[in-house]
Amino acid sequence: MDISINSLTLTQPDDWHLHLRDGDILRSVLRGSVGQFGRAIVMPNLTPPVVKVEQAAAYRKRILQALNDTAGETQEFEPLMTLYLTDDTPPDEIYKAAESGIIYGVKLYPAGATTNSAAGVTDLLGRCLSTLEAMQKVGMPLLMHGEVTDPKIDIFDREAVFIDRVMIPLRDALPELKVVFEHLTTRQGAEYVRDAAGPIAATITPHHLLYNRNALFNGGIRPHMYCLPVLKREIHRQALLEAATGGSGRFFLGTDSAPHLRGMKESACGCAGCYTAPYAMALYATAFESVGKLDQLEAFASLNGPRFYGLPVNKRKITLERASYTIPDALSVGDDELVPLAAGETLPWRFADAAYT
Ligand SMILES: NC(=O)N[C@@H](CC(=O)O)C(=O)O
Ligand SMILES: [Zn+2]
Ligand SMILES: [Zn+2]
Repeated sequence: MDISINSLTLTQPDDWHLHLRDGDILRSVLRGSVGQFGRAIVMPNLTPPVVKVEQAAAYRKRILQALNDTAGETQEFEPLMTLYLTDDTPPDEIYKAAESGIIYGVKLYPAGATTNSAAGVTDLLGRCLSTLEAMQKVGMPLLMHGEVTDPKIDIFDREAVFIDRVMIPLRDALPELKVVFEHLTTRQGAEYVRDAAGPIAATITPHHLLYNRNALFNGGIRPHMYCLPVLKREIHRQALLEAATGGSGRFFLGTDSAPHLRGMKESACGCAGCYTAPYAMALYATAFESVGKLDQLEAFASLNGPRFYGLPVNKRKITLERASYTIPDALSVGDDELVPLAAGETLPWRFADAAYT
């Protein structure tokens, strides 16, 4: 990594948690990731969800077609596909996934926990044990949306309670299963991942590094700051920053970029998800610099993820420039709009690349 006052050059990063969606919106949002990121773990929570290897293969083709149509051949980008775990995913689908060469993880959405999770899992060990055993056997990572869905549990406590109710029993039963605690948001989560035995890692989003829950109510209700797991108190943001910048190989970049059209966010019942991908590296650099840890950015963004997934590090480099840059108020998508995270805010860093506008 090469850090100077005016620029920052690092191994091209990967995004280990990305929602690309499908259809027209896929074409628009893909451009925000390509160039910046070499690869991305593509989330399977489409409607209908990607539950079978054939569906993942077809979705991958649509992504590659969109890439070809929009970015052209010059931009290389590899979508790493995932399957959506259900109560009825058979172990055979895991063996198929392992043989496919295109599936890199299986995603747990506790039923009802988040966007498009209705088909998710109702009882992980009760319903999925043989499938999880197959995953452990073939080394297929389980990517977990780590929140309980019990309505009696306060929404700000759902991640911490998930550790005791789901994560620990799961990992006691299957100690060799590779697990990614996705979009970590709490001090309890950071400490658990840091200290636990066995193969575990976590992704951290730019928004959970930069904002606490006050941002949701800053002068009025702010739907574009709403995602799940919801932003937490400042002590949790501090703990996440410490985890991301502290040199542990267990924490790596996952934007959880989750675009929803403006009208779906600015609504009486707005969707959860922050659109972060197009400005992700500038956002992460801003967060790392805020604690004087820019020198840790490359490990977090470009090295730790490939090591956990057993993949090579990217060969290309990217450069961020120190140039104050104001994130646009909105980005057009056909006749509609997406409002990016931090719209209207000025960042001290910019990733200037052809596919990035
Ligand atoms: N993070 C979110 O708030 N939303 C994601 C789903 C998810 O990652 O939980 C989405 O698909 O919109
Ligand atoms: Zn999630
Ligand atoms: Zn997500």
